[in-house]
Amino acid sequence: CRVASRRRGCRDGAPLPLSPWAIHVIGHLHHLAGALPHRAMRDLARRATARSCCSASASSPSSSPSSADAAREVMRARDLNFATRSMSRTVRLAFPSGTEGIIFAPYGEEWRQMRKVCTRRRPVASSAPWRQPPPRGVNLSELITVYAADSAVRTIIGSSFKDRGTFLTLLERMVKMVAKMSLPDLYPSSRLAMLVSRMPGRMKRQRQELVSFIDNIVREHEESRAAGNGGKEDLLDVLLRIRREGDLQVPITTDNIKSVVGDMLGTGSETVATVLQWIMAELMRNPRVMQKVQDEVRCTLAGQRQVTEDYLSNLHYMHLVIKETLRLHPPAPLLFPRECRSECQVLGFTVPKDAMVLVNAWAISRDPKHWDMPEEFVPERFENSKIDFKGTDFEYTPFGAGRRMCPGIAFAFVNMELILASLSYHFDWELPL
Ligand code: HEM
Repeated sequence: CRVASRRRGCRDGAPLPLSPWAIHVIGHLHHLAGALPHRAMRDLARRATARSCCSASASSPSSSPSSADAAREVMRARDLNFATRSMSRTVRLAFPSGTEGIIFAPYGEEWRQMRKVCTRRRPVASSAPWRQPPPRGVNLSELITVYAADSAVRTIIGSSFKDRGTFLTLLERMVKMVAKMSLPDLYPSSRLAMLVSRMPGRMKRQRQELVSFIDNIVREHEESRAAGNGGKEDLLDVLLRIRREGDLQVPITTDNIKSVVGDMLGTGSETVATVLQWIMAELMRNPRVMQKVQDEVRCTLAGQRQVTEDYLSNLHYMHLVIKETLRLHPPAPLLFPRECRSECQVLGFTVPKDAMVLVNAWAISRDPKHWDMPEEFVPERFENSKIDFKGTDFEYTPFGAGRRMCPGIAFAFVNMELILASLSYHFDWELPL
C-alpha cells in the first residue's frame, strides 16, 4: 500500500498524515468495514494522537481531517490548494471531461462561471403542502422527499415536471452509486479491477438513463418556450439563454447544462429532504422541543390559513432547531471530496499532490472539545451563540466553507422552514404505536 509504505517517510521534514496499520494489498480498508465511513474515520482519528488525518484507501492517498483546526487549514488557510474536487475512477465514467457540472467540476473558469449563474437565482418559495389532514399513519419521509423534489424543480426548471417518480428513483440510485467505493476506485491503476468489476457498466447505464431523462426536460422546456408559454425565467432558461448568446469566456455546452441541472435538482432535493426527515425524527424523540416549536409557529401564525415566506423571519426557535439538526446530522457528513492540487503541509503533516481530502464535518460538530453534551439534541445551545454555518466557524460546517462551499443555503433554508412550519402549524405528530 502506497500510503502505508510512505507513512514513515518525511517530505521537507514534515511527516505524512498519521495512518493506522495496513494490510498488504487491502491497505486500510479493514478499518472501515462494517461502519459508516464518517464514524469509522472519526474512531481512527481518535486513536491517532494528532487527531488530524488518517488515510483510508487501498492504493491511493487520502486524508480525513477530523478536527476544527485541520478543517480550517484545508478550507481557509489552504483553500485554493484544495479547491478542486476528487473524482473516483467510476464517477469519472459518469462525468466525462467537460460534463462535470458544478459539484465535480475541476477548479477553474468554467466552474466559476457556472457557480455564478446558479447562485444568482433566488429560490422560488411557495407555501408548503398538507393543509388537508392526512389519513392516520402517513409515510412522512415519502411526503417530505416528494415536496423537496417538487420545490427544487420549481426553481430550476419551472413547474413542468411530468415524471417525478422516475426522477426520484434515478436520483436515489445515482446518489448510492456515487457514494460507494468500488474495486476500480480502490485500485485506480489496476486494469484487472476495471475488468472484473460490474460497477463501471452499471455507472455508465445509470448515467445514460439520467441524461436521457434530463434531455427530455430540456427539449420540453425549449418547445414550451418556443410555443410562447411565458412565465418567469427559471435556472434552465438562464443557462439556455447564456449558451445561445455565447458571450462567456468559456462557452457552455449543452452536455454541461444537463449536468448542472442534474446537480442542482439532486442536491436541491436530496439534502433538504434528508435534513427534514432528521428534524421530524428528533422532534418526535424530544416532545419538549416539538411543543416549543409548535407554540412558536401557532402563536406567530395565529388565524392564518397558510404558512408563507412572510412569517419565517419570526420563527426564531425553529431556526435553532434546524441548526441543531444540521450539527448532529449533516446530510454530507464528509462534505464533498476535495483534491490536493499541489503538495502542501496541514498542521505539520505533508499532504501529497492528488490526495483525496474528506473533511469529517460530522465528527467535528460532535467534538467535546467544542460542544457541551455533544451527543444531545439541544437547540438552545445556539440561542446566544455566535457560531453559525456560514463558513467561518470551523467547528460547525454543515455546508462546507471556502470557495467550494454550498451555494444553496438560502434555497435550502426557505424550503426547510416553510415545510417545517407547515407541518408544525397544521398537525400534531407522534410515532405509530
Ligand atoms: C440542508 C441542505 C444542504 C446542505 C447541508 C448542503 C451541503 C453541502 C456541502 C457540504 C457541500 C460541499 C461543500 C464543500 O465542499 O466545502 C455542498 C455543495 C454544493 N451544494 Fe449544497 N447543501 C444543501 C442544499 C443545497 C441546495 C438546496 C442546493 C441547490 C439548489 C445545493 C447545491 C450545491 C452545489 C451546486 C454544490 C457544489 C458547489 C461546488 O462544488 O462549487 N445544496 N452542499
